Amino acid sequence: MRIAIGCDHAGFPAKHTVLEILNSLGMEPRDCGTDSTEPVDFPVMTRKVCQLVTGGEADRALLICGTGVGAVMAANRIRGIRAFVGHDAYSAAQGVEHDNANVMCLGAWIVGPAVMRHSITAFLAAEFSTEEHFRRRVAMLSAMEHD
Ligand SMILES: O=C(CO)[C@H](O)[C@H](O)[C@H](O)COP(=O)(O)O
Repeated sequence: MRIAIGCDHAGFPAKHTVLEILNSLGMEPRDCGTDSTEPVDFPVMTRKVCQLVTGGEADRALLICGTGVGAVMAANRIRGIRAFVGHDAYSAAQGVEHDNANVMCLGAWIVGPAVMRHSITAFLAAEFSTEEHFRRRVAMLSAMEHD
């Protein structure tokens, strides 16, 4: 699986931890920055990372900001992105299984390395269900992008 990752300045302190988790899972993530605690605007990095997903260069992505909230708002404005805040492993798995989520957002101010590891492991292991009602609902989400 091809993973892209990005953070803003608030998420940067947690990025090294997330990269270590991904490496330990055998992933070679594409790191889109930022690379310091110098303030940056989260919509910029969100667009950069999500375009790798919508462009077919990454299968899934992880975004880290202060709370995960700014990143998830920005990501869900991009056509083809289904993003959620993944601060527990159950939601991280179900977000993919039921809702075909392709971007998980994390809040560096909110959760620590152990919770991040559980969530990331669950997110990456999950697959979208073949059940028709889940497929129908995700198709409805896609249709709403053209409202
Ligand atoms: O966490 C966030 C709120 O949803 C944002 O994405 C930013 O990380 C946060 O707002 C950064 O705040 P700062 O005052 O610029 O450090």
